[in-house]
Amino acid sequence: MAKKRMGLLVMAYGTPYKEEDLERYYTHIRRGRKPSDEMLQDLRDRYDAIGGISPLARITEDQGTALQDELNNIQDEVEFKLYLGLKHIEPFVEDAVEQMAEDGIKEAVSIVLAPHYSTYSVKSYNGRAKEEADKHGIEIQSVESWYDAPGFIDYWKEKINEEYAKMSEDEKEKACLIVSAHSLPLKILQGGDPYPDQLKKTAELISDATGITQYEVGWQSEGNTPDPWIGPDVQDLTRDLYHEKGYETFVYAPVGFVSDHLEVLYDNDYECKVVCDEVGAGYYRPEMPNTHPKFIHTLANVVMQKVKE
Ligand SMILES: CC1=C(CCC(=O)O)c2cc3nc(cc4[nH]c(cc5[nH]c(cc1n2)c(C)c5CCC(=O)O)c(CCC(=O)O)c4C)C(CCC(=O)O)=C3C
Ligand SMILES: [Fe+2]
Repeated sequence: MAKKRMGLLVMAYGTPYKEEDLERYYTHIRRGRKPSDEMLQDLRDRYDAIGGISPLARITEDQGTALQDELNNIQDEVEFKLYLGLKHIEPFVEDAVEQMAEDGIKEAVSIVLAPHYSTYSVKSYNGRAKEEADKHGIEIQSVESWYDAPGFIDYWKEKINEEYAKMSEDEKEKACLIVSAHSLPLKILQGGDPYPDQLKKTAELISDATGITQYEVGWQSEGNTPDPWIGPDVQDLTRDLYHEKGYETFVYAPVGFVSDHLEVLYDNDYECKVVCDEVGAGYYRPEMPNTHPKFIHTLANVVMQKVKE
């Protein structure tokens, strides 16, 4: 029997490919408003601090390819073909869907490489995909979230345990696990956005799986805008926990992200580390999922569940 052909639309944030892309990328993030020279320089400095450009472009591609291959390995009814669609740089989500149409794809499944659903993030990726798919008569089923997928929790359990295994008993006793995601403007909460509850749930599941009871939920990487953002920010939280609860070791699990990129390599590994150094606390940060087989296998299961619905 011939296999059914399906498009696999993998969506992610996107990153500049080279330095010259920085301004148009930042302008796109700001919905068409050019950043000031000072804002642009500040962003350039952060990319420079992690080596010039982000490894994210390569990692996103590798994740997409690995997911396509895993999906084609674990079942033989459907032949999945990968289309990468990015939020803020080409190939944009719309480009990917248009390419599917050109290739004669009629049915597709989509997943965003971010675990938690928010009206500000996943909803906008899925909305853009659907709008373009409708123009071409493509039927698209979209995964909305996978923050509680057992394999995802198990991945973090394994990596967090690896960090705790490096500590002395004394260090472990005074350690706090900080589970975080990207902050969003506080106003999203007025519409009952599920994002904060989903992060809290991921943290609870990780706590249950690891048996780590000393943990806190935090928010990171808030944007450079005048609005208030969801808190507590991970840096402030670190200082408060050190002074008020006496923790002396911090383990950062940025579970709202899935790759080594600016938000982790700079906001955690540099900014949070600065605070830890300042107060004299230990800094640990488990490895990000990237293309870890357990992680890719989990995403494949999530996609298959959606296809079977
Ligand atoms: C929810 C969310 C995720 C997670 C979900 C998802 O993945 O979708 C995410 C991920 C990412 N965000 C990224 C990069 C940036 N995000 C920015 C700014 C912003 N992000 C926001 C939200 C999110 N962002 C928001 C509300 C703004 C403010 C916009 C404004 O100004 O109104 C800015 C501008 C400068 C600054 O504010 O720092 C940059 C450079 C990179 C790529 C890193 C790399 O290149 O390695 C990644 C994975
Ligand atoms: Fe962002």
